[in-house]
Amino acid sequence: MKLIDLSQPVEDGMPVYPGDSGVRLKQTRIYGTDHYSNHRLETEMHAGTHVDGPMHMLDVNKHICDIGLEHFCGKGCIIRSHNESIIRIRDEYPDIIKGKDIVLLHTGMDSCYGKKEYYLNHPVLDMSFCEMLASNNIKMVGFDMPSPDRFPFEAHKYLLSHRILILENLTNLDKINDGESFELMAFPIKVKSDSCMVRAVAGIL
Ligand SMILES: N[C@@H](CC(=O)c1ccccc1NC=O)C(=O)O
Repeated sequence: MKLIDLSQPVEDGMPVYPGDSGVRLKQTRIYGTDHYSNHRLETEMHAGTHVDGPMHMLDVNKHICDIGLEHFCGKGCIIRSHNESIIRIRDEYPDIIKGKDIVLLHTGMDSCYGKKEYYLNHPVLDMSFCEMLASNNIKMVGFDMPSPDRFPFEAHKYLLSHRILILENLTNLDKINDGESFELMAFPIKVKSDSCMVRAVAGIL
C-alpha cells in the first residue's frame, strides 16, 4: 500500500494557534556525553496536525483515549474547495461522500501554514455542510487549515456533538488524486487529554 504523509512536522517553535503556548522540543540527553539520547517535548494538544476530541468544545468528560480506535480510521474521500471563503454543499458532493467514513477538504491554505493569514483568513464550513456530514454518518472531517470556524465555534460544537472528529492542519492533500480510493488513518497516542497531535496518513488502495 502506498502511504502519503498528510502531517505537519513537530519541531521546536513550530506554528501554534494565536493565543496558544509555544511548542518546546529540546534534546535533554546527548549520546556523546550521556551515552544515550532523550528529548523533552512541551506542547499543548492543538499544535500541528491534530484531532479535536469532544472534550475540546463540549462540556463532557471524555478524553481522546476514551474514543474507540475505529473513529480514527476509515474510507476517505477528498473535496477540492480552493478560493471559497465559505465551504458550502455543491451538487457533486453527495456522490463523492456516499459510502465514505472520512471527508477531507483541500483548500490550499497549507501554502501559508504558520503565517498570520493562515490563522486569520482561513475558510469556514457552512452549517448546512456540517449537517450534510452528520446525515452521511461521517466519522471525521479533516482539512489543510487551522479550524472549521471562528468564535463562537458553532461548527466545532455541532460536529463534535454529532460524533464527528475534527482533523486540523493537514498538508500534502494535492498528493491524493481525484477519484483514488484511500484509507485515512490519524491515531492519537493513548493520552488523557481533550485532543491530540496525530500522524495523519492516506493509504492508497
Ligand atoms: N463513545 C463513542 C464515540 C464518541 O463518544 C465520540 C466520537 C467522536 C466524536 C465525539 C464523540 N462523543 C461526543 O460526545 C466511542 O468511543 O466509540
